[in-house]
Amino acid sequence: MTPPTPEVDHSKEESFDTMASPDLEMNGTQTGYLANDFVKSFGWKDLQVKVKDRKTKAPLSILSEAAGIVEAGEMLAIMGPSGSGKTTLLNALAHRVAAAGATTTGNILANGQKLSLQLVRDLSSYVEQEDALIGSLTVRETMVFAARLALPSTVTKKEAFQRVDDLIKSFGLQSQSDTIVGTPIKKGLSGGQKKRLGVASRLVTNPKILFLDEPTSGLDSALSLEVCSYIKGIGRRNNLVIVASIHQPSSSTFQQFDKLCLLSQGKTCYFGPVADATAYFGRIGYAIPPETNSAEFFLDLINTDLDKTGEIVRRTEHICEAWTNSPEHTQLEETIQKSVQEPDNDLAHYKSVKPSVWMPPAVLLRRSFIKSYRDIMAYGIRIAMYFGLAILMGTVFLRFSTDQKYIQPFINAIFFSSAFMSFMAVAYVPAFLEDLNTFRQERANGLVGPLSFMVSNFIIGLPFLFAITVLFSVIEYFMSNFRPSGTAFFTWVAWLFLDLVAAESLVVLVSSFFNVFVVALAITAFANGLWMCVDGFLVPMTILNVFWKYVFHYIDYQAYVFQGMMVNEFKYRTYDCAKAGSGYQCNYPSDLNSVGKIRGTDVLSEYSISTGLEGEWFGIMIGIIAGYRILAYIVLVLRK
Ligand SMILES: Nc1ncnc2c1ncn2[C@@H]1O[C@H](COP(=O)(O)OP(=O)(O)OP(=O)(O)O)[C@@H](O)[C@H]1O
Repeated sequence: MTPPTPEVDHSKEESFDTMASPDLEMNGTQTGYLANDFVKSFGWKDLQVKVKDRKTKAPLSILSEAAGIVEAGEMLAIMGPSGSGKTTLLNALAHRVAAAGATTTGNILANGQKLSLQLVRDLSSYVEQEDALIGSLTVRETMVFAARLALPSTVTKKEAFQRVDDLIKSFGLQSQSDTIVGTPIKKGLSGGQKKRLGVASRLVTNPKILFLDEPTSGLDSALSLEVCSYIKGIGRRNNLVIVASIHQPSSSTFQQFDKLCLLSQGKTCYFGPVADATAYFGRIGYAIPPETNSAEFFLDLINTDLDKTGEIVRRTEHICEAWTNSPEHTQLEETIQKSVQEPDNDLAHYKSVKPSVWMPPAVLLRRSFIKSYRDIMAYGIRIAMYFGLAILMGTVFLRFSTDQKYIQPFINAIFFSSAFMSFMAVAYVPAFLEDLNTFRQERANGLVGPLSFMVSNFIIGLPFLFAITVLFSVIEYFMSNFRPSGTAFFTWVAWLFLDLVAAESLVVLVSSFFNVFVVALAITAFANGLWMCVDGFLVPMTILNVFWKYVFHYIDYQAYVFQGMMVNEFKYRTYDCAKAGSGYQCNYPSDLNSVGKIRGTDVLSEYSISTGLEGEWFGIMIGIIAGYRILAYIVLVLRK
């Protein structure tokens, strides 16, 4: 048995100056603070993942009796044909949901001791296949934000910046330090550089164990090799445990790995050193022909998707059985057992220091702010669109007067301003989904919670929505000659601002629920179409079908904006009837008809719009906005 380990406070290890040592250099860069001296081994045994079969609904094992061990400083490749269970195993090891609706059983061990979910989060980082980088941030900003999100306040700003710069250098990104990651409109990093940045940004949190889901996906063989060798270099030098799933690596990429876990249909075909795999397969009757890529050879042996005659299925069964009965398997089990019987550093002694609770919302706010002014997809396109719309409307609804023939066009302009402005909020869907993806991954790594995300998203949107409102109103309001008064103008601005905030909150709610771009877009557009139909303009409230009236009209934010703007325009104004001989021809009945006038309030009566309720409507709008945001928050809380 190893002697009991003295209590280690890892918060103290954070000091860059004390940990840096020349033998931990890479590219002339010191990464000593990354050094892992706590996790000696990471293992698992009897790991099983079961799901309810999609078709038959019967229990189905998609990973069975998996066992393995990776020592500190080693890099493991989980390899297998498509659908063999690589992601399932990786997720199970990282204590994530292994597959939708799956139940995971078995033991996951660090230093021979069972790992809790919290400890896995504290000790590891997970780099997903799809990167969660924010396109409009530079490499350095991405790293700085990752550091600020994760590092405790015991790490000074200077130390955090030092770490960031060292990691940028270690991953060969120093000449791209001020380059943006890249947006659909503006090109930034290459695929390989993005992958390296994704890994570097997860390493800033000092993980002892690093999980990577297909780090080479989408890269050609040269870039795959480059990415893997960077990861391997940093893992070796810092004694990290690295577990990566990998799909069809080239020969040279495959050789970067120390160990191989070969899976087929959720069963283990081999687990052990990459260097021993060729000899092992030769011994069980599958000798590799000379000059063959061994990874490709192993995959072809067990790729049951290619089976036409049943031969590959039989061969795979034989390979799995041979593995279960092999001395290598027995030895693996003994090694795992030994780690359990002779545990290293006691996990109970690991103390992680968290950043303050204010840090995540502050970081998200700052990050979203940069994104919102730099990424034209977020607000730039919408600003341009609303500007164009204001010019369009101002010139179509041009220089109206108080002549009665302009009453209906005034009403149309009010409806169109509120309804169309809300409708165009769908342009926010892609930017929000990008943020949501980043949030999902940061949350899974234990960095950000739904409240921080929701609050920062809400706050950051307000100044931009206000700017859009003012820009639109300054052009449209005065070109169309709405009621000429300062109070009337600012009341109009207030209604339109609330309208845009509500429309954006609807986008946030729908996209949080349906986070697939086309679906979120379609549902938001549908919902806004529905609100448009029942807001009281297309069909006056007196004749609107009771179902639509009582189920939807009263929760329709556009209805309150329409009514508010109508009251703002018509409450204090009178309009002129047309002259007809010696009398007048008036389109709206009013007590002023005899003097050739129409009271604006009589126009409101035609639409069953009351005056004096503006304060109430204002309150309801705030309630609807709060409702959308709270529901979106609940959706995120429930959707772990
Ligand atoms: N509910 C289910 N019913 C039936 N099969 C399921 C269910 N859930 C998952 N599976 C299967 O489990 C297998 C493991 O999936 P996993 O994503 O882990 O494979 P993978 O090796 O990572 O694949 P890829 O390389 O294509 O990403 C797949 O074949 C998948 O179809």
